[in-house]
Amino acid sequence: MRILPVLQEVKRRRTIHAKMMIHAEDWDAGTHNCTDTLVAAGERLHEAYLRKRNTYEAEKEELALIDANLSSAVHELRLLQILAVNCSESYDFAEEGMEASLAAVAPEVLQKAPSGRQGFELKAEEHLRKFARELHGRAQSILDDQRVALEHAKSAMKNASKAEQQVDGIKKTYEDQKDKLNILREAMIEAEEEALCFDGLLEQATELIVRADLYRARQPSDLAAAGYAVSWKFQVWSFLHYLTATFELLVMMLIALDLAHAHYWKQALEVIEFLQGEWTNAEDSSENYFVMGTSVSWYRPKSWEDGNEHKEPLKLVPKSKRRPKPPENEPKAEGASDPAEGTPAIEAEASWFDNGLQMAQGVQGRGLSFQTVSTLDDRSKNSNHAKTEPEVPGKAKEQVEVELAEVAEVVEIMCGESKVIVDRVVPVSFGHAVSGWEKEQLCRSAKVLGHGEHWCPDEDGVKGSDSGEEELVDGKTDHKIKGIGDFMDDLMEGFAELYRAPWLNSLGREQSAAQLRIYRLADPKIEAQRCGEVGTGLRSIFAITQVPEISLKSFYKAEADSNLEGRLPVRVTSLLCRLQIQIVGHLVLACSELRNACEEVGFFVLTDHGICDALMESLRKECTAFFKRPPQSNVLGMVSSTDSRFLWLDHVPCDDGPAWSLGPVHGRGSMPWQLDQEEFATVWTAYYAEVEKLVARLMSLFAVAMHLPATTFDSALKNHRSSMRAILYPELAEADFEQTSEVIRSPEHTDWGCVTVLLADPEVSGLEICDKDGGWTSIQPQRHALVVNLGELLQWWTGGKWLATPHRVLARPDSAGERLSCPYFGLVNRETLLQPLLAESGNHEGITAGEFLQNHERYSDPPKTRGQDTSLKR
Ligand SMILES: O=C(O)CCC(=O)C(=O)O
Ligand SMILES: [Fe+2]
Repeated sequence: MRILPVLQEVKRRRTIHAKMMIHAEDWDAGTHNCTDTLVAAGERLHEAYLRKRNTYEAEKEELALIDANLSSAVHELRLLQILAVNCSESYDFAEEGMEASLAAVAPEVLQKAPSGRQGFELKAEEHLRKFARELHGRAQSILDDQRVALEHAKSAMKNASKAEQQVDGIKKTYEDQKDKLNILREAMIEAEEEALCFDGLLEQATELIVRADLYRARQPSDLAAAGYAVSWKFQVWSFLHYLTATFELLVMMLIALDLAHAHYWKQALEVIEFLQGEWTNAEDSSENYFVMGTSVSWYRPKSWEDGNEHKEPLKLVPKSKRRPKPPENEPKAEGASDPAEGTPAIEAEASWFDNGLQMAQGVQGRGLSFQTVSTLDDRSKNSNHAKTEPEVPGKAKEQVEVELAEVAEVVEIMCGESKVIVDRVVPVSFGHAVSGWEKEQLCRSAKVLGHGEHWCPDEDGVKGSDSGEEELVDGKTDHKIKGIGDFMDDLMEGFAELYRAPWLNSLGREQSAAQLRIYRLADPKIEAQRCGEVGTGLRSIFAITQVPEISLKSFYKAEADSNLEGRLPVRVTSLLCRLQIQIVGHLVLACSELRNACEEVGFFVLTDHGICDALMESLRKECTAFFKRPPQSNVLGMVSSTDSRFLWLDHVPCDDGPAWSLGPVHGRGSMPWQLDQEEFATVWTAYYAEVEKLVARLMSLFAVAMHLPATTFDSALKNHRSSMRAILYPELAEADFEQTSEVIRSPEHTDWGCVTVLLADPEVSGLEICDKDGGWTSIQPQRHALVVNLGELLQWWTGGKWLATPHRVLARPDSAGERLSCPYFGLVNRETLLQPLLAESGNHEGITAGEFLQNHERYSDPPKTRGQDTSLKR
């Protein structure tokens, strides 16, 4: 065995053993330490336990003591409470004055009571204090809460007033928007109405055009055949048809007469020549033969410029109704004498004339019911029947009466109960020539028409219509004609209506003027009874008793009908188009009314002028507000210290922007003004533009009324500097009327320019115009109307024929309120040469408008009684 390893092993083990010993000693020491610590801890705990226990015991004792005290206290309290109650009761009892029983019952109680009561009172006091403290605390917290709430309320109020301001702002915007909306809405309604009206007119126009085409499409041969070849029935139809055809001629003739009456011979001739384009002179009848023609006799009086050349009356027969003369050997009425050829023609005619009747009735139904018949039988020269004496212009009057007898007879028979006489004496005559043959024919027709007799053609239906031997066969009912009598009656009514129309009335203006009489008989046998003599009734219209009122409704209607887009027809272009005839009628109406007003009065009230109400109201509102704004009210102060009783704002459009001025300053004159509100300027310029348009229209109507081309004033109106003014007449005080019953707000004056369009105050009157006798007529305010008057420039231009009438503004106690008016002073440009407009206005100096205005005093004809303040002249 080897020893080393064993030794080594022993050594190793000894080492391990030694190490383990060291560990064992360490361990031992550690264990000792631990035990010591534990023991020490145990001792400390024990001590603590003992201490606690002592305390606990002590406390337990104390608690028991407290407990005992508590229960004795509670007990005592209860006793006290009972005592207190008793005491209180006893006390109350005693207090109620039962001293005797108290003395008897409760000496003991009384003895105890003070102490019991005192204890009770102390407790009660303590309770009360506590309660009071609680209350105080609660009150304090409520107060605090309220303070907070107050702060909240304050800030809420601040927000509310802010919101209120905002709401006010929104409300104002809303009101403004509402106004604008209303303007728009009204404009829309107007536009809609116009559109509706236009639709209606369009429909009517289309219908009329269709009818006109139908009318034009007919062949002359058809017409002639009607006379010769067809039965009497067709002749009656053809007669009715001519009534409608003649209407157009009549209207044209009346237009010509109107012109001629006003001594516009040239223009009248133009119309006549135009008529001649469509109607040929009957004297030149070599190639005419015609059974039931239509003619009009036209006399030219000696006073006509070219009267010598045309001494003979013109008899006009429609060209379209002429037909070529048949070959010598041919029968005159081929249709009539040849039934084989005539039958299809008759059928064609029958349907055509049925259309004709419908057309006549259609026209009647729409109120275009004025018709006349005038017949001329050229053929009657060749026939054996009597012919009307040829008319001699030299003895126009008697001649006309002869003619009238004829006409009256014809018409009387035609209408059964009515008789119409038309006569025109001077300067032209308008009558009817009726041949004997025709009279006979018409009498026959009329018997049938007027008395509703049954009538039917001869067996062959074509028998000799040119021989005058037709028969009425009573009792035959297969061709009854009913209702025609009524129709004819209506025609006559329409006829009468035509002659009542105001534009025709103007024909009777002068002493020697044409007269128009309408007779209607209750019974054909009774003497003619005059039911109205337009000529006399008329004259009263022209003395100024009130300012004429003129509506532009018919003018706008004519404009819309004709699609003229603001332009008037310079001359009539087609005779046969009924639509145009209507337009001309409307224009003649508008123009003759205007002419009368301008020649006789110089003022008129214009309605249906085309400016929308909402815009007029906006202008009134804005102007009133303008005068109320602060800077102006200072100036208003200046007014009351001067002679002028009004304040104005003037506006003239200039190339470099509009010029505004405010006056009067220091009594008169004006000063440049800066406009302060965009809204105001917008409304003002919108209204200005509308009146500008209206004035252009009025001027073109004036031109037509002067028998000049409608475009006469177009170039004069370019670059005009018409001004517009808002005038405020402040309210007058009672003291102003102490010495006088009327206060002059604006003295008598005439306007300077061409035409003034005034938007007057709708509620406060005051504007008065001077009539020819020097009296004053007041113009009553009308909310929707405008007042138009002429200025001196136009008076000069027309050689004094059209009047610039003096006017003024007065206040009386019942019209002393604040008054606002806005005149537009329409002018032409300064370069316009004022050469005589009217033929009879004489040779006055040709000056320019600028010169006229500059040297105005020289040219104007001062009114008789002029106010002192000439600066008011405009
Ligand atoms: O205020 C009015 O009614 C008339 C005013 C006037 O005639 C004018 O300013 O020329
Ligand atoms: Fe005036």
